[in-house]
Amino acid sequence: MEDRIVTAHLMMEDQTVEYSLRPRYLAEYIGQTQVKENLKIYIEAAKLRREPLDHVLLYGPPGLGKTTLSNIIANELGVNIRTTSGPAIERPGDLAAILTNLQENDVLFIDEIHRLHRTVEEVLYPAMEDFALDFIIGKGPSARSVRLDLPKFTLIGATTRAGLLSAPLRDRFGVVSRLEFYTEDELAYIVSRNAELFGVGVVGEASREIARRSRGTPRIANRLLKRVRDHAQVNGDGIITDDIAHGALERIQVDPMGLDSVDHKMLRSMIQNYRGGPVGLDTIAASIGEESQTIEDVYEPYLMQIGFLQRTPRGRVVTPSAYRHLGLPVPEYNG
Ligand SMILES: Nc1ncnc2c1ncn2[C@@H]1O[C@H](COP(=O)(O)OP(=O)(O)OP(=O)(O)O)[C@@H](O)[C@H]1O
Repeated sequence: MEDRIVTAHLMMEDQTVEYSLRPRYLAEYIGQTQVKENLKIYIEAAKLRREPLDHVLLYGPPGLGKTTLSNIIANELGVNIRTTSGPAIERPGDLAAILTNLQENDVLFIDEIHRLHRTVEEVLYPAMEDFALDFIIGKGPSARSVRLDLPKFTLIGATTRAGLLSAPLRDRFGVVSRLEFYTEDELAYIVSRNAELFGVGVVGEASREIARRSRGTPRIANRLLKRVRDHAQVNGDGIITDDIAHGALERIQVDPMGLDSVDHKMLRSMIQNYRGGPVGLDTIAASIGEESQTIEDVYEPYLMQIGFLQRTPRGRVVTPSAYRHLGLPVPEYNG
């Protein structure tokens, strides 16, 4: 795979930096103010009552810090966190094994919870609602249902799109929070803090320049910071100056709005082949050789956030600002 900065997936290098960079307390977690304020109250209340926190669903595009926040929640509650993901739990028995091994009030974090198998999901319903597992013993007329009590726990589910969850599952979460893209100020702060943790100096406007090109996403900000740091060490004296940052970011081919080659290909293909839309998601995906889901989860949310793309009932439409950004004349019919 080509060296991509914008991707939905955690890459090896993300994992090696993760532990040192991950904030551990709510107070260190930048932005997402509303979500944080609410969680702070719910966490305190749960601790006062010595009960598990209500089940929490976190949703939003990849890399916005859902996993990070889940670890913080467990840490603030003073309990263990057990981490898994929807596709990793293959059979109901796998989930039962995880649930029976939890300790009272622990957090179970399920990433990509929308990808749980149906049969596994059904085990979760009584587990979330009554802290119990139901299973059937025997067959035919002698079959009977047996209930096994579980330790009380908090489920934290993370998903890129809450709409992909089945209604019965979604309804069982007491707290549903949407994570938003970060502002440039917030990302600049995260970049400065992480540069400090990396032991690399950032001067002038360099952290802001990195922030601006990080498409509202801390994970991307960290990736860019690492690439720029390499340039600073090889081409400079290890300090990230405005010039070093600018030069490095140009070479990485992330434009000043944070768009990469896939964003460009997608917008240009829509303009050249479909007169800027409306055009359906699958058609766009096929024309640029990407998966529809990657476009929907990773590329489209940011393009919509910055007003370059609109979703209409008839399909996606490129906006005049996107034409201007690409240096193309805005067609009259596009408004
Ligand atoms: N709100 C935040 N404040 C400070 N740093 C953050 C914040 N969110 C993320 N980070 C930083 O960004 C890094 C990358 O985030 P990471 O890739 O771990 O996101 P994530 O939690 O896996 O995202 P998601 O689960 O939403 O895909 C973290 O290790 C941390 O350094």
